[in-house]
Amino acid sequence: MNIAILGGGSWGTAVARLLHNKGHNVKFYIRDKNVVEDINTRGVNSKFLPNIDLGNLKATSNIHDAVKDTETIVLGVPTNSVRSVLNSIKDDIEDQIIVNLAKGIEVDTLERVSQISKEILPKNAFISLSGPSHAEEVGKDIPTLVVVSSEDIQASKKIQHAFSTENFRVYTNNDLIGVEIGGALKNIIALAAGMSDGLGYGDNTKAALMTRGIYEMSKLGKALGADPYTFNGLSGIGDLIVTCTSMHSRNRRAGILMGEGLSSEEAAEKIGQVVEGVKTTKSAYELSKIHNVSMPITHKLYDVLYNDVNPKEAVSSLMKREYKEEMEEIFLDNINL
Ligand SMILES: NC(=O)C1=CN([C@@H]2O[C@H](COP(=O)(O)OP(=O)(O)OC[C@H]3O[C@@H](n4cnc5c(N)ncnc54)[C@H](O)[C@@H]3O)[C@@H](O)[C@H]2O)C=CC1
Ligand SMILES: O=C(CO)COP(=O)(O)O
Repeated sequence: MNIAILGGGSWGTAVARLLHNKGHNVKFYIRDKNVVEDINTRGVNSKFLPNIDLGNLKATSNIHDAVKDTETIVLGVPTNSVRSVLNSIKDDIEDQIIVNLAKGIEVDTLERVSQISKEILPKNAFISLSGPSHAEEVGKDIPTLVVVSSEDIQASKKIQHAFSTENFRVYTNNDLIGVEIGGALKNIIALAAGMSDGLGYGDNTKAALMTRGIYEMSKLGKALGADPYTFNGLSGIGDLIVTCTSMHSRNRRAGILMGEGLSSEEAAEKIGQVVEGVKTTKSAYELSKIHNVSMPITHKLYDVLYNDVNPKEAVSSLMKREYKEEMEEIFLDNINL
């Protein structure tokens, strides 16, 4: 298959390597010319995915050349760059399948990436690829499971077959909203879990954040039209576990730095890569208000990120909330098990 990958950060690079090694004809667009040169002359992306041999994979800084004569276009840029990237290639597009790797909700519009794609490229099939998949491990061919989701089931199956390898197993799931929301919202909880680690709290606290976090994620997902059961899967609890516990996670690491006293700007600067949870916290906060969904962890994290509330105070005020039943009846009544 002729496949364009747009975006040469850690995840775009790991997926480009995977597809290239599988034998696809990969055209790899990277905006930063130094990264292009690094890959083309030294076979490595030292800035974003160091110590991973990329073999004879080649990159280009010309986005129009990259998308020409392809059947599939993979978006490897952050959520809030997807719109400008799609607009820049709109006139080059034919009937390619769009596969999105980004996990977030656009902060200015509160849209999922599938909605952005539908606005700009209404005729192209859109796939979301999500699940527990740190680039650093996929780059080493460590066994990994992900899920692809689309309104176009045939397109999902095509991508499942095209992307699967003996170490990268791809499932399909027809709940596009659930898969996108799971991938986006787990970054919020990972930031909070990292903050808890940075504050010196323990495993109990993190398990609590993860458990109450997946509940919050499922509730907003359901309000947006997702099947709550999707949050039990790879793009829900699976991705939440890996992101809250792994030192590969940019969101968790940023949270640790904030728990240790850095501002979100200082933490993001130190990470040097996109920390999607920062903007997605704002998006989810707004969506929860529109849909009247109680999301206490998200709201407290929003206060830490945008209202200068101290992380320790945020945890303390979560602990002092009014006493409650574990599950809201309205959620249990409608869950589709
Ligand atoms: N890193 C990982 O292990 C995984 C990341 N993701 C998701 O993939 C997306 C990308 O993440 P990373 O690769 O980690 O980010 P990154 O920060 O390593 O790389 C982002 C890349 O996009 C480029 N970029 C940004 N705006 C651009 C634009 N307008 N035009 C062209 N290039 C642009 C940057 O220059 C950079 O090369 C995020 O949404 C993340 O949540 C999903 C699964 C795993
Ligand atoms: O989504 C990811 C792993 O599945 C990557 O998470 P981070 O962006 O926090 O590194």
